[in-house]
Amino acid sequence: MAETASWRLLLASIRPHRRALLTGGILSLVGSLAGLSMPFLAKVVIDAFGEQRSLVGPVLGLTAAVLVGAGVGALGRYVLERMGEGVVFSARRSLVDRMLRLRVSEVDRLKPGDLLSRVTSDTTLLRAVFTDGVVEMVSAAFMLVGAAVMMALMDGLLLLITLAVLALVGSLVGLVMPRIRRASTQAQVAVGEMGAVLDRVLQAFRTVKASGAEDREIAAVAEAAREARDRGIAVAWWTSIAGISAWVSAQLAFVAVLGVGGARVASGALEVSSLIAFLLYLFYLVAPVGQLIQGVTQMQNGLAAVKRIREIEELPAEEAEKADGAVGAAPAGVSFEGVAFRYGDDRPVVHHDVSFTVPAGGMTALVGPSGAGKSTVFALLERFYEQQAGTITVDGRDIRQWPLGELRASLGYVEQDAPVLDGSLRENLVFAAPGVSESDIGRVLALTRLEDLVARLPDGLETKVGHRGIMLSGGERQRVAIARALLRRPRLLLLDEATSQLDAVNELRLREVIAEVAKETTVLVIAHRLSTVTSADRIVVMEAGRVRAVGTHGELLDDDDLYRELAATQFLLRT
Ligand SMILES: Nc1ncnc2c1ncn2[C@@H]1O[C@H](COP(=O)(O)OP(=O)(O)OP(=O)(O)O)[C@@H](O)[C@H]1O
Repeated sequence: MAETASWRLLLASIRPHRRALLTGGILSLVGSLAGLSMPFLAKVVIDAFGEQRSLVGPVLGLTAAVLVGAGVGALGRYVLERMGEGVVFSARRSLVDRMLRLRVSEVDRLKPGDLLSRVTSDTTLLRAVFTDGVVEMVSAAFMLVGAAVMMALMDGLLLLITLAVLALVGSLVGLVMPRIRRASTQAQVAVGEMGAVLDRVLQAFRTVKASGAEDREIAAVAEAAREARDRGIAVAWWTSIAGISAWVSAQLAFVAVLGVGGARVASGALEVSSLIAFLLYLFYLVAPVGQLIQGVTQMQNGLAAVKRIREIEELPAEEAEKADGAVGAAPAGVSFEGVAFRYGDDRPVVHHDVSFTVPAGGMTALVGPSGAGKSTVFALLERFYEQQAGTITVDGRDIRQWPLGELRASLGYVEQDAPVLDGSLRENLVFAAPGVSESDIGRVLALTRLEDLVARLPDGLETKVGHRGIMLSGGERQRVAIARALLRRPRLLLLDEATSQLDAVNELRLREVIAEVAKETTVLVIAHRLSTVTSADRIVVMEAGRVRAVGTHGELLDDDDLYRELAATQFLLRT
């Protein structure tokens, strides 16, 4: 069943290239046909020699067959290789397209390094399916049939002997192929695993070094590499078994044909030139049989790759609903009404019953102990996950009724670790809104107090910030992330404050930034700082997946025990 689906996918990927496949296939066939005529032309040369006729015509014919065969064959090969590149290109594009549209909940379960290897390495195997696979197999099969017809014309009995030997090779190869496919899949899985371990190391390079874990991580990568090697060796082993059995069979057939054919020549039933031509055809068969085996092996590799590509293509993706431009600009309010949520059926409940309302405009702080479910509120608002019960509205409208693109365009989202992407500062700023004007950038830079930074950087906005913004400080990264979100002109800014303490200057700047942004739009901030909670218009206190209290800093200090405790410890209350 799964195999049929893999085949279907494989065939679907050639459909757009069928003309190239046909052209390349026909050229290759013509090339093979020219090759096929050679033993026959050799026979004509020998006969002409024996009958002392002029050799010019037959030799010219033979030369022409060699040249045409080589030229047309090479052209066919080029057309097919080109097509193979085209297949790999489309597979990569569609895989990347699918990957970026996958639901967050699906990507949570995958390893980035493994995903990477599916795009880069598995797709490469598809090329060989068409160049060394399908076409070689078709042309080899054609040559086999052609050679068999020519042999039948020479001598039926000898052909029967040859066919019996070929049937033997066929069944041996049939036994070996599933093993090749299995080993090939395992080799690709191991390469994926290698990518996953490497990715883990590179994501936490400093921690790996600081933990003195280099040797263990090297061993883990080496283990996956060893697995890939072992599986690769298994593929090579089974391929050579198939190859050697073809070769031995050809020798057996040769001996048998020579013996029987010799006797038939002696008895006068067969001409010597026919026996020579027959033997040439027999040797001629070795190449297509080898090609056939090579082709079937490549198909096995390709099917294994298609299976891994299909695993990604079958994962649920988000509906591709783009914002249609008219997103609106007015600050939007938010409400949670009896929301219940867990990250997976086998996961503990994160939100038991979350209800709160945030009016449009101003700043609302979400506070609560670690693990209370605050960041999950943001993830649900962005529709990275879907709640199991209850209703969430933005601007009075159920978020499930919003086109996804429009919803996300209305929200500005700043993650806790404020990722800054590799590239220039400008690229980072305009990431969410590529078309913004210079004056908008200038305004947001002033608002987020980033003008000093830009003035200090050697190339200003064009300065490269390095992988994950390594050239910037934690506070700068966070303000860059806020600026990026603001340039999208969100109707609601979701800001997950960094838990690590910023220095006094950065903290002051952040407070000023939030206060100014809150004048323009609604700000919902997960607060870890006293300065943030005291300046909030209202505070929602969460505990263990429920909203426990709502009020201002003063009210909550008076009325809520947990808040008082949080204020005294988490916010480092200095009173
Ligand atoms: N992607 C995820 N998959 C599975 N479980 C998750 C995921 N993200 C969070 N959780 C779990 O959900 C619970 C709530 O997490 P959440 O991040 O919402 O808490 P929080 O209140 O924001 O905590 P903190 O202040 O420490 O960031 C935690 O127990 C966490 O382990």
